[in-house]
Amino acid sequence: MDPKEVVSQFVVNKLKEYQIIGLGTGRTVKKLIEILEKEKLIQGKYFVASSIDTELEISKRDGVVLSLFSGVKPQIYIDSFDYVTSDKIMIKGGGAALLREKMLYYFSSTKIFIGEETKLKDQKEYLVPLEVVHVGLSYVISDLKKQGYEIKIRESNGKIGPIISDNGNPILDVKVKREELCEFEKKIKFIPSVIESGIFCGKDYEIYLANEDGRVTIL
Ligand SMILES: O=C[C@H](O)[C@H](O)[C@H](O)COP(=O)(O)O
Repeated sequence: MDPKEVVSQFVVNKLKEYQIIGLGTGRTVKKLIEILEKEKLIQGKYFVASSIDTELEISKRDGVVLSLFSGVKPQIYIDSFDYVTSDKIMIKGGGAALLREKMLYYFSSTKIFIGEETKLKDQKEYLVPLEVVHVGLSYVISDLKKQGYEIKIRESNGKIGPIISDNGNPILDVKVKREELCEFEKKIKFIPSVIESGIFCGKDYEIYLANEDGRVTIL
């Protein structure tokens, strides 16, 4: 069984009672949207999404997408993550949607994250995405290198140069030690031109994990 499907099916009922739903980005959210469609839970609701990709997935199913600019606060936000530690710190932004994801997470009343059990990883270091204003890239890179961090500008196949987020900014991936994650999340904001990191330390969220046998656990 596909754990993304298992966990999406598991949480879909929770969305029934809400009218304004915040949605993240990625393969897991795509699966959830397929299930929302199957369960006829797209029409009659309003969606606020963390990326153009998710907005398209909703609008091609004739769902209503509200702009973040409207300032509407989702009653519930649902998304996935790239890694989660056993003490619920998440690393997000594999799809470069970290900034809007953090906005929606922050301004939503209830927050739920879903993913494969294999994303639960306690390791010494994590690759943490940063969204950075492009004219500040060289300053940020030299500052972080001076502090001893390993950094890469994120690139993708099919495009020359850096990946550009939906907000028009490049993404850096920085190696950060596990014990430093939450401190790094705060201190990185002091470097002018760093907009946001993909580290989520709030822990004010529920995390559901699924495996291939169809088992769902709450972290
Ligand atoms: O920028 C993308 C997001 O943070 C995603 O939630 C994360 O990368 C997980 O994506 P997927 O569901 O494709 O594993």
